[in-house]
Amino acid sequence: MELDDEFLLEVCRVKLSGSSLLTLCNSGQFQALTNSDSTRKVIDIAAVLGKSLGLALVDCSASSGTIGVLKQVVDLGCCIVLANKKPLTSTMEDYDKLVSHPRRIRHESTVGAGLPVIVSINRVISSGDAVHRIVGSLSGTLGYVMSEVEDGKPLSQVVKVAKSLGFTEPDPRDDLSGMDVARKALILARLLGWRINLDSIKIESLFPKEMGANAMSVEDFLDSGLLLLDKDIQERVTKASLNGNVLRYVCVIEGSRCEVGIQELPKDSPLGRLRGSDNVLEIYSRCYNEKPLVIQGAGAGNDTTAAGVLADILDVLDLFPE
Ligand SMILES: NC(=O)C1=CN([C@@H]2O[C@H](COP(=O)(O)OP(=O)(O)OC[C@H]3O[C@@H](n4cnc5c(N)ncnc54)[C@H](OP(=O)(O)O)[C@@H]3O)[C@@H](O)[C@H]2O)C=CC1
Ligand SMILES: N[C@@H](CC=O)C(=O)O
Repeated sequence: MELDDEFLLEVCRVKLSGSSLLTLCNSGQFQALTNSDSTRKVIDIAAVLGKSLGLALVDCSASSGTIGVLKQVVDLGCCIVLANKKPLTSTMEDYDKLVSHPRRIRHESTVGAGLPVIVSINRVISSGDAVHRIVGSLSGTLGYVMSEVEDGKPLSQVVKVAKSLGFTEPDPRDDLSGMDVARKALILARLLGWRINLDSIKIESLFPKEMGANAMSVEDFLDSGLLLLDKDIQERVTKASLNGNVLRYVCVIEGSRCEVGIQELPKDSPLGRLRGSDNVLEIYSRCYNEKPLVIQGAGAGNDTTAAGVLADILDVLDLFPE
């Protein structure tokens, strides 16, 4: 099917209403394929057009279920563009396969949404300048949540707003558990050549296991679970503020240390000054030592993420003759 303006507007309308894209099938114009049918069709098309036309498979889901098809199309010579972090944070074996043709994969939106994080680190590394430390605030959701809670708003309220603004993962617990930031940390660490998995990362969660996905639905978590967290986080914010500090959810990659969690930081530090869904990333290398390379800006949201994905698609198109 051709992605004409009318179809794209319909997609936007469905997404804005918060409905599933599957509702497009109700009109009879569109068809939902089962996983195995859609995989077969994608593979068939990739086998015919992959190498010759520069087919790019774009994964904007939040699913691990796409890893198999992504690996197969890579073998068929296709390009892949990912906003989805899960394929790159699976096993080392999956990762090695997906990045086996570095010029044919782009995943700028997996870290910092539309910010030029991956491309900048790749440029530094490919010039022979080894990166030895990365520190940053890499979650639009947690950045927004921390600065709103600092302003006195309850966590239970601001998480819902973050979801409505398109900052959170489909299940906001992926953000609040620190898992989404850990995935970004893993993507960056692997980019630096670290051969580690998610379980090597120290992760601080903002909620207990009893509120996890196995224990309650997203709706119950948003409606009742979150209310139980309001007091604790407000107390931590107040305690930090008495020391002239603020709380930020920070990612540190350095030496053999890769960890993500809440830190109490001076209000006027680069991370302390962050507001809303902005991300900031400090990259330290031989050339950027005393003064790190700093990347800062909107780190979540539909527009900036979509812009990052579009720029990636246009970038891989350059590999193929017009
Ligand atoms: N939002 C943001 O700011 C950012 C998001 N990302 C990443 O982008 C991805 C999407 O996030 P976001 O757009 O916010 O989430 P959404 O839930 O809004 O979108 C995900 C879409 O993927 C569809 N989908 C899920 N599984 C499949 C599948 N197997 N085949 C086809 N479609 C599928 C869903 O369909 P349905 O409508 O039926 O549920 C849904 O429309 C995530 O991986 C996220 O981490 C990255 C950077 C920033
Ligand atoms: N849920 C993520 C979206 C981008 O990856 C975030 O809040 O940063």
